[in-house]
Amino acid sequence: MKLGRFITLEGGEGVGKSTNLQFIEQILLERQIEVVITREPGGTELAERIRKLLLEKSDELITSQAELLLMFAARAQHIQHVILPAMQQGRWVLCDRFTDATYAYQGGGRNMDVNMIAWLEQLVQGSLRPNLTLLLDAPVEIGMRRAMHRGKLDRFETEKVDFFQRVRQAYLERASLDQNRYSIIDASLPLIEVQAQITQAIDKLCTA
Ligand SMILES: Nc1ncnc2c1ncn2[C@@H]1O[C@H](COP(=O)(O)OP(=O)(O)O)[C@@H](O)[C@H]1O
Ligand SMILES: Cc1cn([C@H]2C[C@H](O)[C@@H](COP(=O)(O)OP(=O)(O)O)O2)c(=O)[nH]c1=O
Repeated sequence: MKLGRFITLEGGEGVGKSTNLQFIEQILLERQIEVVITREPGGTELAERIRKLLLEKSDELITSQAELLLMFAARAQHIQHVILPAMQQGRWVLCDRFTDATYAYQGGGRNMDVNMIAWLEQLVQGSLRPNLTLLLDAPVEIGMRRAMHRGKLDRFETEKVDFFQRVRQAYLERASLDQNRYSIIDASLPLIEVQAQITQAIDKLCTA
């Protein structure tokens, strides 16, 4: 059985990840590709419980180290119980955020040591890396304005603009290192144009 492919969707707050998830599913289905849609942090029962711990606001300050380890704890469950089994059955996996978010939020946003993240990545993922990462990129102000309409803010969404500027920079730096894996999508454009760019990137992967 041919191994399924692994696509991740990344970007800051409000850039349109949720909006485009169903669209990508549709494109893949039209090309007769079976796809499993999932997200991080989350994707299994335990990982979703960890997600709740990470996103809810609490009186006890969550240290950056605890945050980083919880992200990878959830990821370990997700990879073993959802991502790898699906790929081994030949299905494609489309994941709303993955380890690039750790490099961007914990590495860029929280200024954590990138070597430490790389070490945990190796421990938890071995050689597993996405085949394609769609990075939806837009100026922070645009994303925040769009996200504001969603109502109650989670623990990350209450961070200051500086934090999100660092997140954006870290994403862009990573994407510039590997133009084969990353496709940077200009998410400030109207949805129809964003989706045309996404379709092009998916088609390239389908024919690769
Ligand atoms: N290209 C776009 N142009 C204008 N509005 C958009 C665009 N993409 C998404 N939106 C809107 O922005 C808001 C946030 O999008 P969402 O998909 O929830 O972002 P994310 O999941 O990345 O946080 C939603 O109201 C959505 O309809
Ligand atoms: C996967 C991952 C997410 N996160 C953060 C980014 C988001 O703020 C949050 C998950 O929320 P999510 O609902 O995916 O994001 P959005 O609000 O853009 O729809 O977790 C990290 O800090 N590190 C990670 O490794």
